[in-house]
Amino acid sequence: MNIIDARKMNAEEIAALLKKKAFDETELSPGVQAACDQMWGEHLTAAQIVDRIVDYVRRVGDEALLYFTNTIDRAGLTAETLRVTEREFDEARTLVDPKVVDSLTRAIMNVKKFHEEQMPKSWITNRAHGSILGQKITPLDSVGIYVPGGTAAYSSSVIMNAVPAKVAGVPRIVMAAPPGKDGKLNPYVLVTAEKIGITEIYKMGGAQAIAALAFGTATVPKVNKITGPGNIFVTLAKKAVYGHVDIDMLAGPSEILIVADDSANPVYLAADLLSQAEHDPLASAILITDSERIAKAVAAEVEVQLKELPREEIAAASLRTMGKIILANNMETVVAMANLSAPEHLEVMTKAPFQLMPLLHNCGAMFLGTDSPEPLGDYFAGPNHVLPTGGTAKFYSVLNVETFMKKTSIIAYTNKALLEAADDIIAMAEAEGLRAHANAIRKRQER
Ligand SMILES: NC(=O)c1ccc[n+]([C@@H]2O[C@H](COP(=O)([O-])OP(=O)(O)OC[C@H]3O[C@@H](n4cnc5c(N)ncnc54)[C@H](O)[C@@H]3O)[C@@H](O)[C@H]2O)c1
Ligand SMILES: N[C@H](CO)Cc1c[nH]c[nH+]1
Ligand SMILES: [Zn+2]
Repeated sequence: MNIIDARKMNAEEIAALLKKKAFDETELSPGVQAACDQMWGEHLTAAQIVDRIVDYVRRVGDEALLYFTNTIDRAGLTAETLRVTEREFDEARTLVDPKVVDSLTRAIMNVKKFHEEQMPKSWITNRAHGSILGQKITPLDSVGIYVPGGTAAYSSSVIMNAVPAKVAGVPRIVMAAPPGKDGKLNPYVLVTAEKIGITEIYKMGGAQAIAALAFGTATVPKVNKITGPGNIFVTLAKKAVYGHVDIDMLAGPSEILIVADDSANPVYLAADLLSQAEHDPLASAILITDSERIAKAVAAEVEVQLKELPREEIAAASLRTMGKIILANNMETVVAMANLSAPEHLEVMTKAPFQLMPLLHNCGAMFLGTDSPEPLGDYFAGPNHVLPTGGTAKFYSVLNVETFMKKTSIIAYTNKALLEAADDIIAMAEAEGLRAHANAIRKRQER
């Protein structure tokens, strides 16, 4: 990783250094772009590819869904084999290591406990003259949860989507995950889903899966909301279908930004940067520090650890295009840069991380101190790992139980209370030129 010396940069140069491309301007990695050029017979951007996929699935339904499932993922599926069967669950149970299932079970418990604590409450309150106001909380009727898995099968993302949806009380939870070339799903993904009580699962991935859930096909039901993380194709598809359905957020290729001072351990910092770089060639790993010694040590250590990774190629591609080690003048500038970048994950690896915590406000999740490495949150601690990326942590929140619920206002006035408010309402309605609104009140005044 190259070290960028930002100590003499002005504010404009720093902003340019940390600027993220909008999702629809994202350039694919050269290998993926070449595959796309071949598939479409012309050069298209990721956004154009997704628009075509979404539009075709919307118009044609199953046939289009199966076309993309069988050309992009080469899964060899039919409308009859798209949904996971009881037999596939049976087979999955025989293929998993019970020790891993025990770990998954403990993670489910931690995630459940954390999300139960988030549960909002319906409430009512008394107002003057016997009136009642309140807020009723209801789970959504149906949600589609997307579990990524093109290059890795994320059983942890089953937990992070499905557990909060269950805690919220959603009656119909439909899951989508991309199939392998054998037309099957990873057994850990299936066993985890079954443990949480998710059994309606469709073997479909990418933009075609999101479109199928958004518009419905003969085989796949239309849902009210789609949640879950994914690569650039999944994320752009969620953006494209928003409005036809709700979505949780834009949870695209993973990001880590570490702020560190001279007290941090370079071996840990390198390991943590690589933990996210290995997700995707478009994943981003950034270190910002005021210590030249740390910057140099991490740059060297990353090269050592990179070579030991089975996913070295993906991590190297990510570091090449999105990786940065930035040297800043002082910790104040480091903090300002972190807020400007608004990363998905922010690690604070400093002597006194809690002193910086109140100053850091733009990130999906914050990891404080040496023993809170990012993968602790990915798998186990309890908070959710579905998080906003691409700078959208400036306005989106982490996935949580309220993602799966909606709020309805309750208004129950008595006649006395209404008469007291009547003149104000009529005055406001008349000022807007809405006589019928005013009349709805007047008729009751005349009673
Ligand atoms: N932000 C978060 O909360 C979060 C959490 C977990 C994972 N992630 C991210 O999820 C992603 C997982 O990516 P993945 O690729 O392994 O799985 P994925 O399920 O997101 O994507 C796989 C699908 O991409 C589609 N696809 C692949 N190449 C294509 C092409 N050339 N043209 C059209 N469609 C194509 C295919 O349909 C395939 O099914 C990573 O980017 C990871 O960083 C993000
Ligand atoms: N780091 C990812 C969120 O960006 C979540 C994940 C799943 N598995 C491993 N990591
Ligand atoms: Zn991760």
